[in-house]
Amino acid sequence: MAMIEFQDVQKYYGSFHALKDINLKIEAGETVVLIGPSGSGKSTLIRTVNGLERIQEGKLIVNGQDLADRKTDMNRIRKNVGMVFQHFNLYANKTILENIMLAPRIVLHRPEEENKKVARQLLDQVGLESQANKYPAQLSGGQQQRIAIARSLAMKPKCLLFDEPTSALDPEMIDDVLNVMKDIANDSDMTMLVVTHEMGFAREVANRVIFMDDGQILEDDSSEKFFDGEPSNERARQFLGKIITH
Ligand SMILES: Nc1ncnc2c1ncn2[C@@H]1O[C@H](COP(=O)(O)OP(=O)(O)OP(=O)(O)O)[C@@H](O)[C@H]1O
Repeated sequence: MAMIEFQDVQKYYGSFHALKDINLKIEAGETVVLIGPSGSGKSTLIRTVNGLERIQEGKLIVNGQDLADRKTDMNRIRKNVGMVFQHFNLYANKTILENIMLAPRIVLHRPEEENKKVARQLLDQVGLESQANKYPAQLSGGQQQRIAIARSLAMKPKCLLFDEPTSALDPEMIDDVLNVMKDIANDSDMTMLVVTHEMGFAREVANRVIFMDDGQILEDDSSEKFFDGEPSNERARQFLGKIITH
């Protein structure tokens, strides 16, 4: 069974039709990059996958559960589907180690020693083991984002959503974050859905590239076809042309 499956999904904000006839299947372990112009619905789509936004029509199956069904347990979905935001969203008054340990302690009741061990391993994985006792404000944006990724990983999710994770960062910090994401994509069986403007990452790491415009999916290709061949859709070709010449 697919990890994520949209079937004829419609999403409205009031009378505004934000997601139109979305049909999309993402298999476990895939890394999928979502691109498109501002306002095309990328954030909306990704936020429906962990229930931050609700859909009005169609079916959305995530890890075997239908999110359109009001009876679906959203806490179970969020245990299995982590999210990394543009603005990190770390707890400012907690240390880095505490930021990582908090959700596993409260939600998973992970024993304290094991929780600490997992958190330290994750800090090591993102290259920030020496920062454990600092507070978020003492770290750079790129470091904070790597902590946010470690915090998501601590819940051992099956799927990770990234909503423009490098857009708020200074250019010199972007690669450190992308490298952490690349390692997760290559070294684990994580399913990843990533909204990003980083075309180098999409080309190198994604299995598939999806182009959205005006609330619709207009192109869904392997990254080889998208970048080395040519997207079939005219607007996708134009978008790619613009983004690559910039
Ligand atoms: N809470 C909301 N209420 C009403 N309209 C919304 C809401 N959130 C988003 N929209 C509208 O839905 C459309 C899609 O927004 P969304 O943020 O999903 O686009 P996006 O492709 O992620 O854009 P960006 O790249 O600028 O983040 C936009 O027209 C936006 O104004």
